[in-house]
Amino acid sequence: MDKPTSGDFTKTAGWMDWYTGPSKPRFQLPAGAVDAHCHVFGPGTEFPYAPERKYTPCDASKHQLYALRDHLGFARNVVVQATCHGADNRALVDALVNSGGMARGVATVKRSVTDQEIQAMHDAGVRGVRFNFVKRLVDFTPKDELMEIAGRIQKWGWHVVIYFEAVDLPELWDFFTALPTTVVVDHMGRPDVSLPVDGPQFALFQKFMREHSNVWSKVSCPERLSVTGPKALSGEQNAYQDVIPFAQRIVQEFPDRVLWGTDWPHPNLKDHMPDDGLLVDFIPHIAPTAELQKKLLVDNPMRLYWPEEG
Ligand SMILES: O=C(O)c1cc(C(=O)O)oc(=O)c1
Repeated sequence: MDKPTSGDFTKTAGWMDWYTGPSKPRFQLPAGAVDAHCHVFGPGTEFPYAPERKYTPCDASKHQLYALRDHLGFARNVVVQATCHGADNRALVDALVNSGGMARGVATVKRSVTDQEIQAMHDAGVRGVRFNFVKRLVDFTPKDELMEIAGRIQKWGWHVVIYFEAVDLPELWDFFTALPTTVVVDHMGRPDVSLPVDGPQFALFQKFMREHSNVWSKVSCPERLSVTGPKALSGEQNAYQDVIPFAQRIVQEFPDRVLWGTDWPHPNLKDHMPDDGLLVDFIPHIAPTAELQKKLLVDNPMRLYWPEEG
């Protein structure tokens, strides 16, 4: 693969670039597998980063994303608007319309978005909006504004993707459970995996999914959640052991409402940048049977993002 660039922008101090030369996964993905959480960054010279961004990344173009898709053995992508692009969805839309129909997307919009703009994004392949509650990534948006957006996008059959920290779930509960659409949680709601999997924090997340059949979860980002590793580097086939019980629990209890994605190009990692091939090798640890793997990687993302093919 190419090397990451950064154009005219200066990357945030300590920024970790995505991993070049990922290994070929040993785990053979099922035919038609979808990488249901990944991003494009810029390139900044073509699609400038948003003035209100909280970080400046290296570039990560659609060409580089689709090269990774082919290398790892995925068939399709769901590209999620990254916060460094704010509510300017041009880089996302450009990636979608240049995917030959093999990518769909999740946008970020403001209350001022028009129906025509929503329709144009829909035509490009957008199927959801992302609401972000992680304080280091975004400024606060009032909940009534988000609820209004959720109400409007229903007309297009879109869903809402939510990103939050586990400690904030109690405070966000009433808002999340009032959302009228399918709701997809990014990265399992970021559990603290140093706490017991049977403890109150993760129990609340399971209750959230159990009591609300419209709630789905991405069982992604072990590299972000892991405290003790080992890291997905240097051929490690047993990476992120501490995350496995959490992700496996969700896959087993809610096999029809889970998604998986690489999270490439892995914004804001501080410790190490994983080898994406080894991240794919993590999947059978959390979805141990062929049946669970097919639901996680093919059936569920296809039902949510390409329902017309079902
Ligand atoms: O934890 C993060 O830093 C992070 C950031 C973003 C984004 O900036 O959009 O997306 C993610 O999925 C994860």
